[in-house]
Amino acid sequence: MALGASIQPPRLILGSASPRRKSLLEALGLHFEVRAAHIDETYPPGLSGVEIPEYLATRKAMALSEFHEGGTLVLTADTIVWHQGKVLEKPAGVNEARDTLRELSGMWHEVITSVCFSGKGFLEVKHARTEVKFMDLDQTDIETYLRKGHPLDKAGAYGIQEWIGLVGVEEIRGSYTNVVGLPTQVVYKTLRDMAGRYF
Ligand SMILES: Cc1cn([C@H]2C[C@H](O)[C@@H](COP(=O)(O)OP(=O)(O)OP(=O)(O)O)O2)c(=O)[nH]c1=O
Repeated sequence: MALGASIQPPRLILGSASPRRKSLLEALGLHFEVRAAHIDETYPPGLSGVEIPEYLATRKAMALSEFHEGGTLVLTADTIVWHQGKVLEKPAGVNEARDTLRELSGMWHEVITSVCFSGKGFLEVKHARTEVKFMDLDQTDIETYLRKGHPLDKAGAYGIQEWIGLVGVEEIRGSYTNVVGLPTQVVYKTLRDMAGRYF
């Protein structure tokens, strides 16, 4: 049996423009189409922690509701970096990325990804949390990453899969793929549970 065959929906749509999510879903052995979900990524001020990526992943699913028909499963996701009771967003520019990396230096923070599985008559949202500890980053470390890395399209202004992750991340507790943007363990288990129920 082909890798991924036991959890393969008849039609799977990845509602994401993230190349990391695409390659992780491919690594699971799944066949899918990509349709980016365009939403403005704002959320009500009262939301906190996991409620934020849950809300945004669900909004991304609703933006693709035209695909909610029999035999089709739409997968959308949202990742946030949560530190000391607030979200560290995708930075608006290099200065904000620098501030974020200074804030994360030497500290533990949490990465939360919510994944929304939706289709005709169903919508389920799951999440994974990973704790990440950064070493003390000095000015040279931060400036090197800002110049050579890709901090701007990433929650928390870093990619664990890049140089900064190789040198700066001392310890992680939880799923690595969750930090990259798609908790593959959650995707696998949820599709395994849904197979036969929804597709
Ligand atoms: C913390 C961290 C985040 N990220 C990425 C994962 C997500 O792609 C991004 C967070 O932004 P998201 O809004 O979750 O996703 P996105 O805008 O890239 O894609 P889409 O909304 O179309 O699905 O940050 C990494 O690649 N590595 C990391 O270490």
